[in-house]
Amino acid sequence: MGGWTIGIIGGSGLYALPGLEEIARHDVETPWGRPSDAILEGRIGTTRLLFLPRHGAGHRIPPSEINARANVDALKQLGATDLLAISSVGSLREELPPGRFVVVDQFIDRTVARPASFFGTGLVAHVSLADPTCPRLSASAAAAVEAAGGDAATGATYLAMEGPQFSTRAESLMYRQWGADIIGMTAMPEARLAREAELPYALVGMVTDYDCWREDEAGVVATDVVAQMHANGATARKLVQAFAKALPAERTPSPIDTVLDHALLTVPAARDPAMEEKLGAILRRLTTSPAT
Ligand SMILES: CSC[C@H]1O[C@H](OP(=O)(O)O)[C@H](O)[C@@H]1O
Ligand SMILES: Nc1ncnc2[nH]cnc12
Repeated sequence: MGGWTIGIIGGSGLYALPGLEEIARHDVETPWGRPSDAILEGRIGTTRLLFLPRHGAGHRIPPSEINARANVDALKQLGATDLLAISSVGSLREELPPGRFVVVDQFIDRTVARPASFFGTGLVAHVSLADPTCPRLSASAAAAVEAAGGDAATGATYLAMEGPQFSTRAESLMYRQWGADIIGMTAMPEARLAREAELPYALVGMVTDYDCWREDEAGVVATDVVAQMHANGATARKLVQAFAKALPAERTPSPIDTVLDHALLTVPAARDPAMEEKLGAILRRLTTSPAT
């Protein structure tokens, strides 16, 4: 058993973590390219944190161009044990008004233009995504929202859309019929890649708007979303503090830590060495013999 290193992936409105006692700033190169920004390493209590704003400082990178493989790989390289992602989301439910915090447990993925796996020809893997988020981390995240003075809904389904335009009314109504509760543009393929990287993943959505399914209401206006984002931001920063402080000093293993044990299909003799090298950080647990 060791300690926790929590990778915090900050979304729209969360580009820095004031209050984080900064230890280092890492400019990481990965075989998939560069992550969205430098990763800040800090500590809250006994918890080591790695903070990465997924749109880059100043919100430079649109959803479809976020290099999620580089982001997850870089956090893995720096020793992340778990990922807590934070996102601004639209609401598809009357009972989830702007200002509400929502802990996600399922996804419907409608993204179409993003590399969604670390694996490929030369090394094939199929991980389970039946339960794409980590229950332990999600429960801690919900408790942290409450500790930060927010109101957390749990068990939500997040519809990931390609964007960058917001949905049409017909799409928004259809997503409601599908059972989605909130909508955003960034959690996929991030959550898929976290699972492939054996990183337990939790996502807290901060509701900024009602999308466009309500009759007699105007569509989503990005600048209105930004105003609500700022209103949510203070609670988001407090929730990160509360989350980190509440973790026990020791991290007991999660079943997600070892999902690749049952997922790699390509037999060792048929593996492409170049692919194995590219997957260095992702496969490190399997290729490093335990210390004697
Ligand atoms: C500013 S509204 C649209 C933008 O906000 C969300 O991003 P994130 O999940 O990183 O907070 C949404 O997915 C869009 O990218
Ligand atoms: N209505 C919406 N649709 C997609 N992404 C969002 N992010 C915040 N609000 C959103």
